[in-house]
Amino acid sequence: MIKFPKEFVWGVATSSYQIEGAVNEDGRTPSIWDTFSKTEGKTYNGHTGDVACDHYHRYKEDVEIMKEIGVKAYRFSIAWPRIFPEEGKYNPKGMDFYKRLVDELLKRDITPAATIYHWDLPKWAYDKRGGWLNRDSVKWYVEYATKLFEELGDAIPLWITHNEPWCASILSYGIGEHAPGHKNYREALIAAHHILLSHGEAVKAFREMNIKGSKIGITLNLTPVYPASEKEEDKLAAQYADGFSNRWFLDPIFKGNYPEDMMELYSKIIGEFDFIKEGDLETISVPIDFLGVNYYTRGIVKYDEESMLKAENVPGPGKRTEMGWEISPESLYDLLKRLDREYTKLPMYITENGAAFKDEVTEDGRVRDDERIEYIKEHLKAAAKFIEEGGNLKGYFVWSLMDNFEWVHGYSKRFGIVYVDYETQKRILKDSALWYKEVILSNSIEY
Ligand SMILES: CO[C@H](O)c1c[n+]2c([nH]1)[C@H](O)[C@@H](O)[C@H](O)[C@H]2CO
Repeated sequence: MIKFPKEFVWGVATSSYQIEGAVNEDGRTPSIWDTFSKTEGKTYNGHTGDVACDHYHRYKEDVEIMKEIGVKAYRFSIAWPRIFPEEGKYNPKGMDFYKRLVDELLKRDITPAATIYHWDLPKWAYDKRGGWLNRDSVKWYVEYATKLFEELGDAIPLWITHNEPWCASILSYGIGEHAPGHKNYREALIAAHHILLSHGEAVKAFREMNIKGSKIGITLNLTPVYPASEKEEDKLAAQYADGFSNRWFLDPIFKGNYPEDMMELYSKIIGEFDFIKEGDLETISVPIDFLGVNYYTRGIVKYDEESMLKAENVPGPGKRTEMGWEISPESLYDLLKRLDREYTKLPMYITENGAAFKDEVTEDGRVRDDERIEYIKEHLKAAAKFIEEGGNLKGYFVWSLMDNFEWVHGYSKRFGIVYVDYETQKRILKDSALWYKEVILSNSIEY
């Protein structure tokens, strides 16, 4: 049995576009994901977040479910297009939804953890010269974040400026898999820079407002990368893949500079870094209160002369989830140790960890998701080992509370510990929810 620290935060996580639905309600206007998901061929079977889990209307039921499971904290995201449906036009009705949600959480002693941006950029922002490509996006974002701090500030103890800047920039403007679906690496780095800059400016605004009892941080998706062999060229491939996935975001935030090796590599591809202005890195690296870590899997690479990063993925030997991601709990331990050693002694939260498996409701109405229980248990063991060695890990949020819109995969991939029947919107606690309830109650895991 492994006991967790007394105040360890047991949470669950979701995001606005993935669960809320009600995309035209109370003044909300389209986000880039509304338009992207409605674009032919972009999502599985043309799935969209139009209805999703209908959480906008069912939030009381969903908070009740969280109470039943016993979660101590709930990480959700706020939909920017509900708060500012048009540039400069605040929509109190949109804010009221989040006030109602936070009230329900606080009534049940569930700590709200709010992500300010989880990819649903308002379409009006994108229509103004490409959203995050426009340096004005920093100003638009700070106006949005400041209004949230004014209206919800001290009711939310944990504020997360951004969810996964890597996905919101590289995956979205460079690789093209996510909205807005651009495939231009220079654009990806410009978007990444403006997202990081908006993070720093929002932290500065948060500090000036002196919001009692609340903390602010950022959530990064981090993927430990291992060389396929001890060959020097494979180690170089791993260095570049690590820079691509991790250091390009960790270094500016915690070291106040972009990594030299990646600047050199990228300069051959994108030319001048003329979008980086005097003082930007000082802003990006303003001190934060915690780091959110989203961990799912690791990468293994071998040298590939032809590829931009000189790296080619090599499949790992471990079992895989429905997403095809190798299950590697020990890599979570390696990641946390590295962050502690090379980047920060600040409190960390695992703000997302979870897995998609083939879930089905059996005759008796149960969902026997033993693989998900195993996945979460093994990653909690890795987390516990880090804590035992003095690691400053303060909490763990399962991705996800409930099955939801899994971006390009639509509703075909289920990550929830609560099953959602999308025909009826019925929620069913999977065995993993019942197991997680026991973990929280005992503040420990049996193995
Ligand atoms: C490599 O996985 C990424 O870090 C990642 C995985 N996930 C995420 N980021 C996003 O934050 C969530 O919105 C996804 O639903 C979730 C599951 O795919």
